[in-house]
Amino acid sequence: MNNKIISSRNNNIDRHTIQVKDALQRITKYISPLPSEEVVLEDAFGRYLAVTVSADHPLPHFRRSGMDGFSIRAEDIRFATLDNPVILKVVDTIPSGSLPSCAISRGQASRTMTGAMVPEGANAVIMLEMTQELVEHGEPYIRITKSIPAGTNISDIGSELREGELVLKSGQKISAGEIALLASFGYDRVPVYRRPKAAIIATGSELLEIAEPLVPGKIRNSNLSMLAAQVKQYGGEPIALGTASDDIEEVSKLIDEAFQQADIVITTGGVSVGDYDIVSHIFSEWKQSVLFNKLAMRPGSVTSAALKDEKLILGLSGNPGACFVAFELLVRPVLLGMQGERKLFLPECTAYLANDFNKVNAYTRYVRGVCYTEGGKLFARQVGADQSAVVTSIKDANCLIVIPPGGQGLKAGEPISVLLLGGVKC
Ligand SMILES: Nc1nc2c(c(=O)[nH]1)N[C@H]1C(S)=C(S)[C@@H](COP(=O)(O)OP(=O)(O)OC[C@H]3O[C@@H](n4cnc5c(N)ncnc54)[C@H](O)[C@@H]3O)O[C@H]1N2
Ligand code: MOO
Ligand SMILES: [Mg+2]
Repeated sequence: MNNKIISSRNNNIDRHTIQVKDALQRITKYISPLPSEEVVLEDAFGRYLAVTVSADHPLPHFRRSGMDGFSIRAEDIRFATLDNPVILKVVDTIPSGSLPSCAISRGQASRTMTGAMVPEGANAVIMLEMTQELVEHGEPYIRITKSIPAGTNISDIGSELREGELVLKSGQKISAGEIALLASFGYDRVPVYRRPKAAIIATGSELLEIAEPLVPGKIRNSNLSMLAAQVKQYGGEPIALGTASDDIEEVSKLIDEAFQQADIVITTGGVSVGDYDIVSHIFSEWKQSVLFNKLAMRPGSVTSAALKDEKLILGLSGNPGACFVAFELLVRPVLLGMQGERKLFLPECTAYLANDFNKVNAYTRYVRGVCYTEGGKLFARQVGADQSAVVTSIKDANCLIVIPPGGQGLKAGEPISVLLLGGVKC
């Protein structure tokens, strides 16, 4: 291993601090959806639709009964009461999936099952339970003692969607509801955006492989697997290129390999000012293509980004907390944008602080927190220790509490902005 001391060069690197929103603006300029591919409907779950779907037929496409009952003409039973029952002749039975064999006319009813086509002439379906069945001279009749308005229990043609109406927009994430619509409109195969391939490189001479026994001074590489999980969570395909020691040549070679295989490259570690923080050094060599190398945020202030061969590379901190947070804020939007998603940023809402924040910072803090409801209000409290190096609190966080810079700190009960993690919605 060749750990050259590069401190003088690293300390000389010109770092210009920018705000997170500016960093996002710089990054998002370079995000565009990847080409699409076709998958079978079952595999479309969690993917992003690559076409806009319009209704090529009305939904429903025939007048459907919403109940097991009798198709009738509402005007025939308009004056039906207990004292003045109306008798209708049953002229047909219509199971769902079958067609009515005749229209109905005045004084007639057709036995119609849920989902079956309502015959011509009928304008309402009265539930079985609201009728009494009779047989007179071998012929079936029903007795009705209550009126129902026209339209009752009938789903009209196009009542959900008219022909030509928008069903789903391109870029829509496909969940159960979208699957149901795609199936309804005959999509057994679905065009979806290709999953972004994200190469991940962990740097650090102190890193052990997960299966290796602990030795003094070394730690297991947890960021590589954590980042791979985050990539998967947002629809990407992780390519874990492994662990490199703090060696410029070794890491540069891995980065080149990463660009050949992936749509985006993520590194972790070595982006600060330390003697062996060689990723900062590698970024500094790229000069113009560097989008930023310092952010006004904690954790993750050292996060860097560059554009190489029209692909983005993000250099995340080695500290697990900082690495996790910077991914959620800066890498997640890239992965989503590459899949055609329009809402790139973490959903934001307002919650009441559940604990004081006395530690004021010059940078915006993104504190790992838990959002919960109590008495119909949304609260957010810090989870565990929030330092960049802390790994244990990541698993408990379902939000990032945004603490603005400066001021006198914040008191419990104050409204505060929170960014929701892991698909939490409010
Ligand atoms: N003099 C200064 N020192 C530091 C500054 C600073 O501004 N001036 N910034 C601090 C901040 S803030 C952060 S964050 C870290 C960033 O460090 P690096 O991105 O250079 O990361 P490393 O030095 O490689 O590692 C930091 C820390 O994280 C552990 N680590 C690294 N990789 C992994 C991994 N794959 N899995 C688990 N843990 C990992 C590593 O052992 C270190 O403990 O710099 C501060 N220093
Ligand atoms: O830059 Mo560090 O990530 O604030 O802790
Ligand atoms: Mg370092």
